[in-house]
Amino acid sequence: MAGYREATPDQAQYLDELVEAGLLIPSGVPGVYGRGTTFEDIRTRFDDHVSRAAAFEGAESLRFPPVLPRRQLEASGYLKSFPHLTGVVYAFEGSEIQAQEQARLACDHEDWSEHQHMSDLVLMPAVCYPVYPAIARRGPLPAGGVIIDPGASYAFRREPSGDPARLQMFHMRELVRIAEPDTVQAWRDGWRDRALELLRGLGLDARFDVASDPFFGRSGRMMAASQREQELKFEILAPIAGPEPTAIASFNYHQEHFGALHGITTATGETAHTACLGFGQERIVLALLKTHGLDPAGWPAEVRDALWRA
Ligand SMILES: Nc1ncnc2c1ncn2[C@@H]1O[C@H](COP(=O)(O)OP(=O)(O)OP(=O)(O)O)[C@@H](O)[C@H]1O
Ligand SMILES: [Zn+2]
Repeated sequence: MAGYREATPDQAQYLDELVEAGLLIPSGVPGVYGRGTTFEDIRTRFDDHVSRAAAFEGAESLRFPPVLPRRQLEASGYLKSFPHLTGVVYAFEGSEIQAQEQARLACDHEDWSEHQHMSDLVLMPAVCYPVYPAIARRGPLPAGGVIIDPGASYAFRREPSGDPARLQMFHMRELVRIAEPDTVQAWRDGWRDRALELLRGLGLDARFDVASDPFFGRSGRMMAASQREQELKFEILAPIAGPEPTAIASFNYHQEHFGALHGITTATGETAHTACLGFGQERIVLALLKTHGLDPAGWPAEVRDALWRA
């Protein structure tokens, strides 16, 4: 399979244990799993944890489906940076005879792609994307800008792997700040510290580091270097499986990229800056299970209290 990344032996073993315990349910496609009751309980409890913190700072809750208008992705430059991760929705547009031909080819597991046409939808690459046009539609921002809580939703990234922490479809829990540059940067730095505290409070051996996105190709390496140099992206890392700790949350400062793209202006008429943070929920659950054991009944009392308190 193109782009398939082999698991390390400990990642493969961890995946086996998770499946054996009913925490993950394999689909036959790497990076696509169902989740058992216990896994989902931990994930949603963690989500509540973040929702409480977001509500406390007055974030406005908005929700969007996990598909994006193709035109928005085209305009965003995503295909230049991440052509390898993009998932596009295709659909049948043809005659009855072509439908029969398509069905025959499909039944034989042969190539039926000639009958499929690109639709006006792509799969959601990151949960903050629909927030920017939604806020732009409202006109200039109120003084002080906005904090938006788009909740936890599915994101798709075409990166098949045998590592249970590298999924093709996973939940990203985002929060978005749109305002003047200073406000946005202070918010991102503040949340980086709060998130670290929150994750350490759950007993995770978490640390943060300057990071870069997995930009494609040679020009991508230059983009990644510049992103690091300007400290536009931070990640919180924690041990799951494999030789290195895994990124379980990210904090991105987009400067005026999304503000300029969608025409978002501040109360005083300048182009707004934006930042987002994204918790990788499945990775956080996997880190908790790895750290405290596969049965939450045996987890330390303070971790249970933090997650399962009313
Ligand atoms: N393939 C994957 N499988 C599981 N979790 C992932 C995967 N890719 C990313 N994540 C999780 O999602 C979090 C957010 O991802 P990322 O930083 O790429 O998105 P983002 O910064 O919100 O995107 P953008 O900058 O485009 O808004 C990561 O910290 C990680 O925990
Ligand atoms: Zn984002």
